[in-house]
Amino acid sequence: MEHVQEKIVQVTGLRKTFGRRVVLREVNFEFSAGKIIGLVGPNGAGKTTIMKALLGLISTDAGDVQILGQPVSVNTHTVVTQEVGALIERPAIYPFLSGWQHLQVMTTSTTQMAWVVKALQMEDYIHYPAKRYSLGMKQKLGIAMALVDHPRLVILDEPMNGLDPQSVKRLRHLIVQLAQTGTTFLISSHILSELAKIIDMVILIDQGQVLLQRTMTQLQASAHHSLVIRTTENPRALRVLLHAGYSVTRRHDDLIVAKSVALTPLLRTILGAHIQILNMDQQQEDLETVLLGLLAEGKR
Ligand SMILES: Nc1ncnc2c1ncn2[C@@H]1O[C@H](COP(=O)(O)OP(=O)(O)OP(=O)(O)O)[C@@H](O)[C@H]1O
Repeated sequence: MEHVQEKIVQVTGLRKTFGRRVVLREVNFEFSAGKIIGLVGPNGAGKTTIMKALLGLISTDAGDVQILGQPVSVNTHTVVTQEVGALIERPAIYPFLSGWQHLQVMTTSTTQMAWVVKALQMEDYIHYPAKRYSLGMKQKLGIAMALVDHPRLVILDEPMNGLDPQSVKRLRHLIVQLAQTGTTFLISSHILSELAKIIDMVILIDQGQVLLQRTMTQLQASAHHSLVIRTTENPRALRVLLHAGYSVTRRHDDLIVAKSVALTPLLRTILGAHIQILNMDQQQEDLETVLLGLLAEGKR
């Protein structure tokens, strides 16, 4: 029997205006279960608004949201309460309740609570009243509330906000681990280097529209390669290469030659000027560079 991948999220023709301001134009995307999806785009692109619409937290002007084949709107969110965990913007935290009591609102399972507290390393303060929590501790509690009870879909808006590097690393591992056991994640983040380490797919939003939806494999295939060259005389090598028509920049002790160029003439140019090459390497554009390039292309 053919294995059909279950659509976990399906968004069709989503439109949202605030007064006369069009915030979502015609948003369409869908993805299947067990993946980590990055929702990225410039400030004000509409990412948070999309996440709120997915959760039935805001009314929309047109379009349709389905999670696991069930409709979601401000009036219909059974599937959200049963299958989705989320942290949007800042976590809603009651100062006089402890972290543990916040988790008790989300689940009746102490096993689940203990699991998430351990997974996010919150043991030391989980029984303190939340008013004593730092920004990062509150953020972790918000994430814990989204993850407890293992929902099938987890929506996280800027989850790395306020977390120390160790916590970021721990959260990254946890997300990957949970995704391997079938949890689907939709994560927005401006820290593209962090996101790139875990996501399977990118949905790029710009001005209330989906500019593109690509798998990381597709993005990597379209990434440009550059050559990183170190010579005994970088300033002169730079001049020689620029003069020969190459597109070169300097970065620290390296010269970066953009895109793929034929090696032999390049080497001949450098060696012909009696400059020695100390090191040479191929480098692939990172996610940030690729996405910024695509955004600029989209604007044209
Ligand atoms: N309640 C509201 N009333 C009016 N405008 C709003 C409201 N909520 C959001 N907007 C506007 O909608 C646009 C999209 O906002 P949204 O928060 O979805 O963007 P974002 O992509 O999440 O941005 P960021 O990366 O800065 O978090 C922004 O221009 C914002 O000013």
